[in-house]
Amino acid sequence: MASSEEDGTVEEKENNNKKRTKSALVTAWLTFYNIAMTAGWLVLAITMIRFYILKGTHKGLYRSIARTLKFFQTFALVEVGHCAVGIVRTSVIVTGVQVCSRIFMVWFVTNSIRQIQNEESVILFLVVWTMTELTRYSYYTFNLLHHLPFFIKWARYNFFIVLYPLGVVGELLTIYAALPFVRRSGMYSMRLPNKYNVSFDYYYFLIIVMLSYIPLFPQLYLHMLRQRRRVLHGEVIVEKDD
Ligand SMILES: CCCCCCCCCCCCC[C@@H](O)CC(=O)SCCNC(=O)CCNC(=O)[C@H](O)C(C)(C)COP(=O)(O)OP(=O)(O)OC[C@H]1O[C@@H](n2cnc3c(N)ncnc32)[C@H](O)[C@@H]1OP(=O)(O)O
Repeated sequence: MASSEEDGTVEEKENNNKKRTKSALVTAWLTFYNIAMTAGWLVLAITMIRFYILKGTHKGLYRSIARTLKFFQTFALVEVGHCAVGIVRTSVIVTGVQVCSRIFMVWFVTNSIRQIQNEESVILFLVVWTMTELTRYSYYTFNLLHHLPFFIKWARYNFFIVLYPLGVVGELLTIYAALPFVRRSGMYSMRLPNKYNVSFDYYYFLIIVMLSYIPLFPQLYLHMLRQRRRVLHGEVIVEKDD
């Protein structure tokens, strides 16, 4: 009896040690990830400001940041993994839609269609994304380090009220500006007849993407409003599982 109790205690201690090591590793990884992402978006912010001060125009700005933007925005896919393995308390679906729509905007719209890269709408969503991500990643970092300045917490859960709709306007206007070029060039499209017997029209696909903002964006926005009430006003929110 005594030996089985002892065994239980040893097992419990081992389990607790494993949990502590795992949680220390997770915290270390998340801290590293969030610092790296804050640094990345800070580099983007500084490059954009420098470009504008030196050139006095937004023309060519996208080209000057394209590589860094593609790298850091694509790297954000890791966040979907964080949710999937359960190391952050966030919905895989909400994060997946948010990250994938951004990656789509970067790679399959802005980067693929040179003619739209100097549109004002591109600058609009770039500035909005940068402000959002600087706030968001510094919030996570300071939170993990248990030294969260109130201003950062306030900014994380208030800026989005204005920035989210502005970002959506920038993205939608950019896709809209892309439509004539996509139609003329027939890019990413497959017309029949072809050896796969499949037809795909990227022009109509982009229109469907634009329309999909109507049901999806309100859900993301409402999610953030709920997070705001939970964090800033201490409300207990019961969210449905994925
Ligand atoms: C293939 C074709 C695709 C076509 C798709 C068409 C889509 C159409 C609709 C899409 C519209 C998107 C438009 C968008 O791109 C525009 C913009 O982004 S504009 C800029 C403004 N944007 C924002 O403000 C974004 C706000 N949204 C979000 O932040 C998110 O929805 C999300 C990134 C998912 C974060 O939400 P989350 O639920 O995670 O909220 P919290 O930040 O409160 O976090 C909850 C808890 O998890 C902890 N956490 C999360 N991540 C981390 C991390 N990296 N490190 C450490 N901890 C983390 C966080 O601390 C919270 O913990 P706790 O509950 O303990 O406080």
